[in-house]
Amino acid sequence: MEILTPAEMAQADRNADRAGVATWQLMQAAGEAVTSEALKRFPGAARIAVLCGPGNNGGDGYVAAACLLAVSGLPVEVWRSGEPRADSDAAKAAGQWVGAVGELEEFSPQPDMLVIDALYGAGLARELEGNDRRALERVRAAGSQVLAVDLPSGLSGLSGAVLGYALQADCTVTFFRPKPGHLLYPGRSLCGELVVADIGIPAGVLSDIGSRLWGNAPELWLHALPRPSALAHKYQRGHVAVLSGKMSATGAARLSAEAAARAGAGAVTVLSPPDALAALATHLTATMLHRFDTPDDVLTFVEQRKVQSLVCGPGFGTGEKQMAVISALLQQVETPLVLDADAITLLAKERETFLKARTGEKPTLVLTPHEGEFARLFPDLAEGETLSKVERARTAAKRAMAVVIYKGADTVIAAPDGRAVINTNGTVWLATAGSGDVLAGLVAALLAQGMPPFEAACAAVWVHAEAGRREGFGMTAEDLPQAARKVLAKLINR
Ligand SMILES: NC(=O)C1=CN([C@@H]2O[C@H](COP(=O)(O)OP(=O)(O)OC[C@H]3O[C@@H](n4cnc5c(N)ncnc54)[C@H](O)[C@@H]3O)[C@@H](O)[C@H]2O)[C@@H](O)CC1
Ligand SMILES: [K+]
Repeated sequence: MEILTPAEMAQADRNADRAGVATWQLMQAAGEAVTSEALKRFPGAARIAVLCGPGNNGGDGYVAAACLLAVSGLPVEVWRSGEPRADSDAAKAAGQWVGAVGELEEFSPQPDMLVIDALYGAGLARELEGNDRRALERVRAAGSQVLAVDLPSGLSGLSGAVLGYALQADCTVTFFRPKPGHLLYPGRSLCGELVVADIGIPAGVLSDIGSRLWGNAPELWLHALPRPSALAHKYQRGHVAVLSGKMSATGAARLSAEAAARAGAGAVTVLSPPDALAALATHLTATMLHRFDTPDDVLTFVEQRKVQSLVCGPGFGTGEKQMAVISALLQQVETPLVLDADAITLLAKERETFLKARTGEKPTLVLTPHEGEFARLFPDLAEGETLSKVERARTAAKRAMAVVIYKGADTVIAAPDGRAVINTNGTVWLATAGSGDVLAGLVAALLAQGMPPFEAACAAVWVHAEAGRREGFGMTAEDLPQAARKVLAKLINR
């Protein structure tokens, strides 16, 4: 599903108006959607308080208050912060509320109350403070249940950051399409359960908005998922090479290799420095093993053995020898490359040179940084508090001419052409040692089988998360490749 920034949502609103769906009509539908979710989700509420701001978010609140009074049979109170602008839709909605309107500073929330937070939504323009903030703090202290209209007030719809203060909502009802702030942390957790209500905006309004952001789902990349032909031999099904680090750190490369094999690569080779050969040989069965001493050995192997993708970084090491290998790969190899972990740390040491070289058409590169690695490679982007995670990932992707998988509980995948995806099926069980190594292997397997890099990255992240969900409590990274295989098998048979 498309994700719209607040500015794009405003455009959708204007387009709907042009298509004959008036904003007043949308406000009615929004208020009704809030009403029906309130009734459905909070049957135990003894009374309802609606907090209305001065803009259209408040307008939705006035409409909901009127509907709830008509149908809930419960006492409904309205408390306002500021008066709607004369002649606005919000003023019209306020005019239709027949009950009393209290000033927000006098509002006294109760534990048995459902509070409908309609202070600010997409129009939040500055930090929430003063009476607004104090009222919300009282709600939190009272322990009332909270339904947020569009967004918990104070939450940035663009970035998911809190401007000043925001309540933890039990449920958030937004309209038409989700916004980045609903899916990026901390916004994602503050929204509680997210409901995306259809308020009658026709999907056709999206055509000239050109949103380039989506929630990750198989519909985006299923068509590109590799399905091997019956006649393919193992090398046609993709040969993945994974570079191992020294003897004491071979586990990471093995996890990547195992994941690549389970994700359908026809052949997988671990390239090993001399001292790690023995350790690897005792552990590998179906995976092949090949020794390398110098960067040239790696280049020769890639060329002669028709390697179709490479993983470098997991457990690789961050010394000069390793730097020489990465430089050779970036400068002399056309094969799609997945750089993770130590490889990203190495790139960061030479970030100026690396980024300078990454201009124009370049061979496929996928970078998989977590928060710390991202900050090392793109320190200026990581510091910018005004940029959302999506904007940071997009800028990084453009600068590095790479698909960037910016990992975290809200992983964002971005391509140099501006396409971006927020992943939403992550699970806490994925936060385990070696999980990232598996992800790198999954990406490499899909690349080796010819899947385009952005789609491969999105698919790998989704499959990885789904595998983590499947395994759940007590899962280790060793369980992930097998679980990923099952997830992929199901997708391929769809
Ligand atoms: N775009 C659409 O298609 C629809 C929008 N609707 C509603 O309209 C909302 C957006 O309405 P608006 O653009 O009027 O914006 P809001 O109602 O979110 O807020 C705008 C008003 O709040 C003031 N304000 C902003 N931040 C403040 C702060 N921190 N402290 C004090 N005052 C602050 C502004 O000066 C302005 O008066 C959405 O969130 C949604 O609830 C719905 O009516 C349905 C359709
Ligand atoms: K709100």
